[in-house]
Amino acid sequence: MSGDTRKATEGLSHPPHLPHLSYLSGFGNEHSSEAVPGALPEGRNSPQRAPLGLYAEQLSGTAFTEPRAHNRRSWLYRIRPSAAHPAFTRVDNGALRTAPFTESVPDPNRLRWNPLPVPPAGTDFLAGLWTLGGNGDAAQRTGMAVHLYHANASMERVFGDSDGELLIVPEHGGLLLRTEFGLLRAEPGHIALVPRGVRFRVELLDEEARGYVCENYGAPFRLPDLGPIGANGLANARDFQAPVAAYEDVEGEVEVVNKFCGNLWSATYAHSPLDVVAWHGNHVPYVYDLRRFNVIGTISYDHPDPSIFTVLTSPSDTPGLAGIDFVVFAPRWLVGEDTFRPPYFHRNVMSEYMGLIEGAYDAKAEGFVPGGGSLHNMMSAHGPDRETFDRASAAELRPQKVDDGLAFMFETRWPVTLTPQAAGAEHLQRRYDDVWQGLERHFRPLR
Ligand SMILES: O=C(O)Cc1cc(O)ccc1O
Ligand SMILES: [Fe+2]
Repeated sequence: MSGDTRKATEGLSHPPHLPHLSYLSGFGNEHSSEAVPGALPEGRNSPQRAPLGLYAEQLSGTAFTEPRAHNRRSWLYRIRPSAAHPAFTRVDNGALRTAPFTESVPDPNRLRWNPLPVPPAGTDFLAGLWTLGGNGDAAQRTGMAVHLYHANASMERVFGDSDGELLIVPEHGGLLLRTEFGLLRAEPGHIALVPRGVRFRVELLDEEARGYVCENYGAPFRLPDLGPIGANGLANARDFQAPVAAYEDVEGEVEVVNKFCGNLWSATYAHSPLDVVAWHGNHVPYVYDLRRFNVIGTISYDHPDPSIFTVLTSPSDTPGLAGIDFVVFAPRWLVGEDTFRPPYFHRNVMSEYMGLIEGAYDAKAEGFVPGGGSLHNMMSAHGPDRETFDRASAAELRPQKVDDGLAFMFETRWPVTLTPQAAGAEHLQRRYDDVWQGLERHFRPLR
């Protein structure tokens, strides 16, 4: 970027001198924010002349006609309209891949990976994205991709994903997201969501950053219904934080990269596209601290299904059947009586990709490590490893706090097909099946 002519608007100084960021609280709200008083028009979205000489522009995340309860759009008041840009040309996709995933055969085996290898110096968040696999078809707006990232440089360029929204799950190193809507900070243990089409730049708050990304081609993530749980609980709406407006007034070359139907396209703008001075709407980026999750579980017996841990869900066209559920295994008490307390043995029609943000996971004694991940595809048999089974079957069932880890799951209705780079990865664990070896027969028929 040539010359730093950024305005000293809120929160724009560079890390590590990051000031406290202000946020707007709530999920799916009609938020509004202006970095300069008077920048938001009153009483209409598109006045003949928008205030302060700004351009008015609508960003639609759902079809104009979707039901009001699910409709997502925002109005942006910006220095230049997004339309003022030169042609995009194809650039290298790096290790980023997109559905449909057809290059390898869907694999029914239980699979587990160690963390990604260290990337070369100068790898930014976008270059650091490495696709594990996914399902559906980005151009059909169904399905998802699982990516991991490992970056060691802040982005200079700006990125926007036309193919879907990005649910970012940092595992190591904090991120500062400079978005069209303002600034968001996401540390390990937080999630950040960038809606489809929203431009942003990721800056590193630490030397390196590592984590996971669920790219959701389908319906935007929303909070799950609570049914008999009642009006509160799980992820509470007020804990989701959207940015306040903050803009860059940058004249000079800025590279903007767009992911469109699986390919990266680049254009050199003559200004920063993060030039939104004010906005209102509900198609907005946000962060959420997973430790705020209100964990609900059994206070009698049996291990409840992990749907009780759903943070966000992307519904499919069949009621109750999610395209993707994002599930978190947050610190909680286990008090179930006469209960095998860790996750049970199971085979699931849904496919489960799991990652670990910190510590350990209660179904696996070892081998499932922070930054690594596991895939248990549709109907593949899995559950506690032998060590966990033996321990939990013999444990004295006193109340026990599980607070030594933070794991999550992207659970999807369609099998996950791997990219060749994931299927053949050096960091794929070759002997994962062994964790279920030695589960002895204990059957003793009564005679
Ligand atoms: O396989 C896993 O570890 C995820 C999981 C957790 C749980 O508590 C119950 C079912 C399930 O698939
Ligand atoms: Fe499972």
